[in-house]
Amino acid sequence: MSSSAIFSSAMKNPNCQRIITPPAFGDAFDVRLRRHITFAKRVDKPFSLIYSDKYKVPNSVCVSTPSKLSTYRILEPGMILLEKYVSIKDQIDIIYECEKWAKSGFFNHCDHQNGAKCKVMNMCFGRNWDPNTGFKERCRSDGSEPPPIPYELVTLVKTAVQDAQAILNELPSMHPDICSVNYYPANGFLHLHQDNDESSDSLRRGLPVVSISIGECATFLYGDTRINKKLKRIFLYSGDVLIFGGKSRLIYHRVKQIAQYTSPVQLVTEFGLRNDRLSLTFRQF
Ligand SMILES: O=C(O)CCC(=O)C(=O)O
Ligand SMILES: [Fe+2]
Repeated sequence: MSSSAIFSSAMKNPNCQRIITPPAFGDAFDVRLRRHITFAKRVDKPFSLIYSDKYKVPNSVCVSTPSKLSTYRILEPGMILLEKYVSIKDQIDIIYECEKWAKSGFFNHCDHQNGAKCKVMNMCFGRNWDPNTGFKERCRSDGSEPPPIPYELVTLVKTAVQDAQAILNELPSMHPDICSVNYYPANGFLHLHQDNDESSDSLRRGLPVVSISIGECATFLYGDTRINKKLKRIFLYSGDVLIFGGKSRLIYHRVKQIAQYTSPVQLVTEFGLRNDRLSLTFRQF
């Protein structure tokens, strides 16, 4: 099933709550302060992923044109890149979803994440992340819950894993219950780290990490070593889905840099996405 079909079918499903409405601005600001007081060093004002002069709400959020699984690259055992897997329409839906939370102040400036230095803004669906406790269902300081992962994104991720399993049969299935959204400015980066804050059971079973890239192209380095010059390099373009599980579940990886002016023209000129990058990383706790 293509990712586009997922959004279309989600629209037809009356039980599907695609749009999760962030609280009104005043409430969100309070919630944000309480929620993230132990999370980030700095708490920032609401911001926008989109140039406001170009921004317009899409007429129909859930409708998208069909796309097909075009090309893929097997990178390592259990690690695969599905190139341009997510259609432009679906990327716009995802930006639109994240934009609502950004505007409601749910993103935080981080300079440390998963034990790695970084220059990104971050928010989580499904579980909160705290540097002291890792992923928790509720915020340590006030017990508040993060927003749930939108239904269509869960479906998109599970379908991407199924498509990957048809190519890499050693890849386990997974049901995402964490989605970490990173917003990288033009000079953003994420230093070398492993994704190892999930449960020991999830790590032991090698349940895959799935990341969706949107916007500017990222230079992504990875390998089974911390030695920088031994790392391999790939470029993650808008719409690409990177999956690493099984034997590659604990690979070291980093986002070295963002290449400017590489976003699809439809996202920038028609939708007004800033010249920055968004990544959504899904895991099963
Ligand atoms: O932005 C990316 O592509 C990777 C993000 C990542 O590694 C993480 O959030 O742990
Ligand atoms: Fe990571």
